[in-house]
Amino acid sequence: MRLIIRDNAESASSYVADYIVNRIISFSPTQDRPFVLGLPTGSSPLNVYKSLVEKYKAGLVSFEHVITFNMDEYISLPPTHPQSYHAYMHKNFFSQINISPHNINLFNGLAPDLAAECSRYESKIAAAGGIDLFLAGLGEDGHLAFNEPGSSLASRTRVVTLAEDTILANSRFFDGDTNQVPRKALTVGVKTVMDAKEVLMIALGARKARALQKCVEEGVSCMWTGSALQMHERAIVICDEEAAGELRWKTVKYFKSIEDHELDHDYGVDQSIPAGNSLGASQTNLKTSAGPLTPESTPKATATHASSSPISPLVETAPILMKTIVDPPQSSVYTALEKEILAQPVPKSHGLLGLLGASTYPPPIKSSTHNSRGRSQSDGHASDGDSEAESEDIDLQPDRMASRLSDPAFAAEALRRLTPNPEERRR
Ligand SMILES: O=P(O)(O)OC[C@H]1O[C@](O)(CO)[C@@H](O)[C@@H]1O
Repeated sequence: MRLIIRDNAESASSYVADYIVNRIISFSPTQDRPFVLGLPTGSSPLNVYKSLVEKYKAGLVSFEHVITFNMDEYISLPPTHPQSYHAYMHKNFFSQINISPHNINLFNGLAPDLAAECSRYESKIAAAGGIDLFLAGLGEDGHLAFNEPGSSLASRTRVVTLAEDTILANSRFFDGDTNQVPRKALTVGVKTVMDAKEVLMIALGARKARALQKCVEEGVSCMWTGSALQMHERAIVICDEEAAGELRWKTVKYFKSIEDHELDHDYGVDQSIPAGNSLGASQTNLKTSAGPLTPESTPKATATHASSSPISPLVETAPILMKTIVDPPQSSVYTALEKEILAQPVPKSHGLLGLLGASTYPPPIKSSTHNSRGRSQSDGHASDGDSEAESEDIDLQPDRMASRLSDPAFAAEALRRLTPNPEERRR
């Protein structure tokens, strides 16, 4: 699974739209070989649809040979109801692009035989050759489509009862009245989504932070069905900084580091996936091969990192103990490259570091140490009681991941923190 973090909802949405357009273009769909796209509703994909419509109107993409399958629909709402997913999709997307009505697939929430409607849907997906790319949102309770906590990870298309959390969250679309929100829905199953050749999941805003943390950093669980994507060979989660707010620093740092183009070049491994706001830029980076996206599942990447890097990006140990650096950038603790990075101006608040409170995160520690580069340190800051930090000499050094971060300001922020030298501590 890859995690793409963007500064805000707009750039995250733009990334997703670029990605979808690139996939359609590189697939070169025809009538006999259409591109099959799975789609969500809700607030998260709104800007994605807006951007896709703009790209269509600019002549950058055609949906003529694209077949769509929506992931869910309320039971009992007529398609004409403004909050039905039928109405949502036509208003925000289908009515503004050149998709054939025959290629649009939505659940019939009024079907007299709902079980038959579910079988029909699964059969139609299969008849279309399966879903090439499934775009999904993430519920506040971690749901993937309407697969609420407790849904089997092997579930397929079926009738579900919405969880109270979802009813509450979605009541914002029903004048804030939970009584108006349908209690039941039709949804593709977790396994239906997992069967797609590729899955993108977009999570925006602080409301999604807890669910995103559970789905990305904790175990695969039916209680957070979005976590199933950890088991997908080609899954990308795209979020904004607010949604990333509950992630660990080392998680953020690791996934940001993968995006460093220099890293890709250094190791001769293309880890890049479409990025950037312009279609041109995305096309340059487009990875069209069917291989896995993750470095973990790319033997060559793993082996090369391990053999030629002083520190494997795959073994990014958490910077458990850190200390805000007090030395001037010209201090001898820095390498030439680090000094170059530090020479760059650093904005007061930059991206996630700003969000996390760069000057206070992680909390300063109390230490009086002497490091292997011959520099005594004593900062006098109080710690919250990390006895190890206080009782032993710690070799602190600039964060070694810093020089791998492509964004100079981000790298400089990282460099300004000292982290323990793991080799030194093992002696
Ligand atoms: O984007 P929202 O409105 O927070 O909803 C989250 C997700 O829940 C659903 O409404 C239910 O599947 C999705 O369509 C959506 O992506």
